[in-house]
Amino acid sequence: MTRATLGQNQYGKAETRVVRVVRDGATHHIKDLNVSVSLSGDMGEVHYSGSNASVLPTDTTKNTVYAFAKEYGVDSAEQFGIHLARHFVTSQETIHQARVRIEEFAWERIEHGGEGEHSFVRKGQETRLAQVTFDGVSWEVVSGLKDLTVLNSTNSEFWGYVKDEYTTLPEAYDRILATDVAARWRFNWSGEEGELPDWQESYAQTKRHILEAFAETYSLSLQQTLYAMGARVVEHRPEIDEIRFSLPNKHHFLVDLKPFGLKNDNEVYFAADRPYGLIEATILRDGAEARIPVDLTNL
Ligand SMILES: O=c1[nH]c(=O)c2[nH]c(=O)[nH]c2[nH]1
Repeated sequence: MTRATLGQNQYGKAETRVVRVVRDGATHHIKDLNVSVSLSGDMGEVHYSGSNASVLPTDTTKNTVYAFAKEYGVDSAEQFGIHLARHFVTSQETIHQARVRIEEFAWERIEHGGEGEHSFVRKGQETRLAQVTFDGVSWEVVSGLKDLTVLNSTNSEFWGYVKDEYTTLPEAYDRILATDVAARWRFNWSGEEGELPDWQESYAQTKRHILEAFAETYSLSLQQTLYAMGARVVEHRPEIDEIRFSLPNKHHFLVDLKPFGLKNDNEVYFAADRPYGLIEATILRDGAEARIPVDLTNL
């Protein structure tokens, strides 16, 4: 009887999303990685007979990523990858090769006038948006942005909420708050050429107010932060009457490192991509009419 032969094979956990926070007093540093581990070695039997005797579980490789983030920190993706690859090959007889691929997401600090250095914006441009409507008589100009990703590594809490028989969420007194800001704002421009807003300056300042309000608000909920961002825009930009936000709550869960004898002092987080909370609201200048559609994807 001919037997089919197993060729090249590898296995591991792909895309472990780990955020490592280093707290140097009020100054925080973050590293944000997507780590994929691929192991190969004596893996004939698991494929041929189903014996798992040579298999280090992929779940373990994920845990190792989190534990090493705590123990060794993340100086660079390369150094972190070296620690991991060496560990798998030297600690397990059945594993002869480890390949660790890492994507690193780059962040920069949000410059602002408030206290603390724990507010970050993802590097790279957000997408700027504009919609102009004219019916021969009146004008409507709505501007906006999407994919402005921001993170506060402290000054965010969430507690005191309604609890029913399905509520399991633990109250949080120091959590990460992160979101991809999508916003649209409506100008009150009447159409008079002499009263044209400076569109470039208006966009730059509105974005600045959104970032500063995010950084400077001590948050008890993403809803409160949303309101603070919108109120700040309406209060500082007289040309804007209305602003609507759609904010995904990009959850960062503290990893339980106790099984590995390690304490997680708000340092190592699992960055979940879905499901996510979705917080949406319009903030209006007093007396202004709401005209931006509820569903921003329709704009
Ligand atoms: O800022 C938050 N607002 C919520 O409404 C909510 N709900 C939840 O589970 N976590 C959070 N966080």
